[in-house]
Amino acid sequence: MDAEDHTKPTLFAKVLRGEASSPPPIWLMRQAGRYLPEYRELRSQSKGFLDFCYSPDLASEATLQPIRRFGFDAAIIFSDILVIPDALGQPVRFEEGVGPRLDPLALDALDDLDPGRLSTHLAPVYEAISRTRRALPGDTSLIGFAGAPWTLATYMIAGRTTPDQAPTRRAAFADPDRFDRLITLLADSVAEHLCAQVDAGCDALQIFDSWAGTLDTLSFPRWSADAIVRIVGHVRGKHPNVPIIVFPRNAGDRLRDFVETVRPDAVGLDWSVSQDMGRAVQKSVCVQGNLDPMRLVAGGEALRRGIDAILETYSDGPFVFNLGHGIVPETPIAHVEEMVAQVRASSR
Ligand SMILES: Cc1c2[nH]c(c1CCC(=O)O)Cc1[nH]c(c(CCC(=O)O)c1C)Cc1[nH]c(c(CCC(=O)O)c1C)Cc1[nH]c(c(C)c1CCC(=O)O)C2
Repeated sequence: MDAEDHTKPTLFAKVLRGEASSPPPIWLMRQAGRYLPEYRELRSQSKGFLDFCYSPDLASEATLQPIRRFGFDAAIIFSDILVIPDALGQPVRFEEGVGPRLDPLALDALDDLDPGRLSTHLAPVYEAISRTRRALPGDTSLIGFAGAPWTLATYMIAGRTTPDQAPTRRAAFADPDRFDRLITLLADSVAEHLCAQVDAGCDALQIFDSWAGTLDTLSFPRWSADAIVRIVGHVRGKHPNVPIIVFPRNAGDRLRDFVETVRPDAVGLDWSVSQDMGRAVQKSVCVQGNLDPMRLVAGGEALRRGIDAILETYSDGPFVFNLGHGIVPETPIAHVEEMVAQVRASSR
């Protein structure tokens, strides 16, 4: 791929700023990953998953693989949200077939975390970004990302993925002052990491609050929305023109207030978001996503109908085609090709 002009806004950037486009731009959460044979081959060259993320050559190549295959409108840098705890001094391991493992953090050990290590520890991620930017076509955006403070805290406190984040909810309610300190430390670390990704060459950012839906009504504004407000404020202070997408998964009927409070450029819709809610938030921000990743696994009529319904609902306004959560490893590549063709053939 030849490097081209990176100065004109891409279709993706224009839509994130509020333009409608039909067909809409398309990319997929977790678009680099195990459903691609070329990813599995590349991944077998490194010892562990985080080593892979910290190898600029491998991370850059993994980022480019889905772009070559499908010509998506945006690439997302190959990395992980858990590089933040790893960089703060809480080491992260990925066990094959098990997922991430950390030694659980106690709230009275917050002083062990060291934000001073971020920029050195994460330098390979920034190097991967500059290499990728040089190799990408000029009309393809490069998305930088990070986990939201609440979602990062769930992994740091439980030390693993849990279904409902009970350990972290319990710890937060038991010691809200210390938990606030953790959230603030994470918000500032995430803001620093996002700004560094823009400095290295990213032209859009996404914040994943994958576990936002586990917070109750009282704690959702404080530990999801307000923490993200702090990040968005810092990032916009330094990079006012870089669009920010926020994905508060399973926020449910709190999505409207979330968007009012956070004022991102775009909001990610999980697959449970209703048409009424999605269209209501689309009046003030660009929306992205909503397709159930299992429709993409199933293919056929289930996929075609799911795509049509979403295009029908959102194509009149600013909309980015995407899934309602990450693509799963068992997804057939032929279904991704069919989806891209159907989306690109659509018009209002
Ligand atoms: C919660 C979360 C994580 N990581 C991420 C989230 C937020 C999005 C979401 O809710 O899914 C985000 C993420 N993880 C990865 C990316 C890379 C870029 C891309 O989207 O293509 C991104 C954006 C690579 C990855 N991150 C991981 C893989 C698979 C590991 C491998 O290849 O060995 C990839 C490609 C591992 C990972 N990383 C994480 C878990 C829980 C796991 C294990 C579960 C799994 O295997 O899917 C933490």
